[in-house]
Amino acid sequence: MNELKQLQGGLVVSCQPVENGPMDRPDIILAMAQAAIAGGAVGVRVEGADNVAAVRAGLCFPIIGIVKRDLSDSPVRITPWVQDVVDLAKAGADVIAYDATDRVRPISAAEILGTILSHNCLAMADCATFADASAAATGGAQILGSTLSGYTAETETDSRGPDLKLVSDLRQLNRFVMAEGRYDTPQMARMALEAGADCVTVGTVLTRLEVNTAKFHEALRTRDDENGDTHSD
Ligand SMILES: CC(=O)N[C@H](C=O)[C@@H](O)[C@H](O)[C@H](O)COP(=O)(O)O
Repeated sequence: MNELKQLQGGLVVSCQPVENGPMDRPDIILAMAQAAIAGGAVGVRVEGADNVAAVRAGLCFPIIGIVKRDLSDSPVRITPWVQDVVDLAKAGADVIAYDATDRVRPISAAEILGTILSHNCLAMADCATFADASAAATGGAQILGSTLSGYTAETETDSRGPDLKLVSDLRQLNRFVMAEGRYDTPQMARMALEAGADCVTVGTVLTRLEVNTAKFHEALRTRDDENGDTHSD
């Protein structure tokens, strides 16, 4: 597929600002996506059909679309409904990513995957484990991502480091491998390619200003605490 060729060996920037924050607007997300491409990214990951439509209107690079929902009866957040797939396809996503974990969910992963493929989009399985990826590959997913490693009960971790082991394991499945999740430095992104990834997706460290600012703020504040400074004025 042409999009896979475009993504090969490159960087995807996940343009998901902090939800309901000041940057969570379609025009700003388009600007983020354009800035990412200007910096050398080969594609973007975008949440929400309206945001995908806004980015599609201004960008001719591959878009990986998702919808995130907080469901009351399932931990699955990424593209849980068939209608989400339909909306993302209509909005112009080239690739649709979905939660491919084996957890309680309203619609089976197989049905979501089948709907993506029937809309002529590429399917990206957001996986937590090798078993998730193996099932997705059997079902026809073209892209296997390590996205959810560290975010399920089975794989929960305190480490902020990425799961390079899963990336190298995914190679065995002979599909396009997307390293995603906690690639916070250029060196780590490079290590993902060396571990066998075809492409790397980076989000928070590039597009969540509040999260990164808070880290600087915290470092300065704790220094004040260590020195006993109060700054009360
Ligand atoms: C677990 C989950 O819901 N991940 C989401 C998937 O779309 C995003 O919140 C992440 O930002 C994205 O995967 C990129 O990862 P990082 O922000 O670590 O570079």
